[in-house]
Amino acid sequence: MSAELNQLQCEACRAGAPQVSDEELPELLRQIPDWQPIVVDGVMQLQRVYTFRNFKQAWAASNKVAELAEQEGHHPALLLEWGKLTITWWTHAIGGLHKNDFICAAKTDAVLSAQ
Ligand SMILES: C[C@H](O)[C@H](O)[C@H]1CNC2=NC(N)=NC(=O)C2=N1
Repeated sequence: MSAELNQLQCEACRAGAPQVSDEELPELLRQIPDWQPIVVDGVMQLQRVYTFRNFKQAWAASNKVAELAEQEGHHPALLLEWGKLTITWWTHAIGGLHKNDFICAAKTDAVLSAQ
């Protein structure tokens, strides 16, 4: 079996890097079952909504995800609201999903489930 996604490191992303193929997609999604594949303006993305008891907890979670993003050199969209953090991963450089997005989704779950 391949390594767990949250044990992998993101690769440097650049234009021309491979998008996740239709064949790879189901197995990768299986490993991050709480994330939804969505399509925005023709770009496939991974999204999860986390809920919290108040704004401050959602804010603290957004800071943890921001730290993760800086460690990995890969950055999500974060929508911070009262009691709610919406996290969306995709790879800007290729206008779609790279394996990095799945790695970061798995690492997001690891970081936020530890709180
Ligand atoms: C130079 C730098 O590594 C790139 O611009 C990175 C930064 N973070 C990134 N994050 C995401 N999500 N997609 C990218 O294409 C991307 N590119």
